[in-house]
Amino acid sequence: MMRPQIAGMDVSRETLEQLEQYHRLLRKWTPAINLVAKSTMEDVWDRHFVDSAQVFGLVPRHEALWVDLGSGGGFPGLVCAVLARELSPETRFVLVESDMRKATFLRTVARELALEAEVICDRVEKVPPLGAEILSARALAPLPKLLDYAARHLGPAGIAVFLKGESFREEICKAQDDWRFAYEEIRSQTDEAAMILRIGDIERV
Ligand SMILES: C[S@@+](CC[C@H](N)C(=O)[O-])C[C@H]1O[C@@H](n2cnc3c(N)ncnc32)[C@H](O)[C@@H]1O
Repeated sequence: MMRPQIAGMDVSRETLEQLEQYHRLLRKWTPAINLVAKSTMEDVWDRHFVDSAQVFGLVPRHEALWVDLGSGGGFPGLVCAVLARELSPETRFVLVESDMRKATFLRTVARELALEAEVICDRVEKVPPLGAEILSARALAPLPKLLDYAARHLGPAGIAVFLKGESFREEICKAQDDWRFAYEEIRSQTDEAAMILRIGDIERV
């Protein structure tokens, strides 16, 4: 029997069911809390779940601390935590989200799905350095600010993965005023104008 797929990755039926359970919780909570833009509710699966899942395929699978900044409804961090349960079980997740109601949602999903995910309800810039091996963020801040956050929370040799919209090239130019970094551009599978930036060797100029 064919295994289900998400973002080109084979997953078990159990993982797919977990993602569907998370999807149901998101739909249930969204009228009360703005977890995702209302305009994206019709297409939540592709716009949020598949978009997040593709990030999981771009980082090494091994024992690691993965920190997701400004997680909101859990994108991409919590979707990657669901995938990691099957595909990279030694990876631990920390989700940083300053909005108390969103943090409560994230904790609820993590508990109901029995995920290895801790939620810190605070501002990224106030949380003590986390020493992540993998850092992710989507729709949180322009790249120069994200590099500030990465300098604080990424450990040596860590990799940052940022999902960026069509302004990604200007953001890279602006960031190069203050930072030296190695980066790769990976075209998004869900939005042809978007780019995923995989960044390492971050140093302030
Ligand atoms: C535009 S939303 C994006 C949420 C999610 N990453 C996504 O792509 O759907 C930005 C989220 O970051 C949170 N946030 C903004 N600034 C933050 C900060 N300095 N520290 C922690 N969370 C922050 C907001 O509460 C919000 O949930």
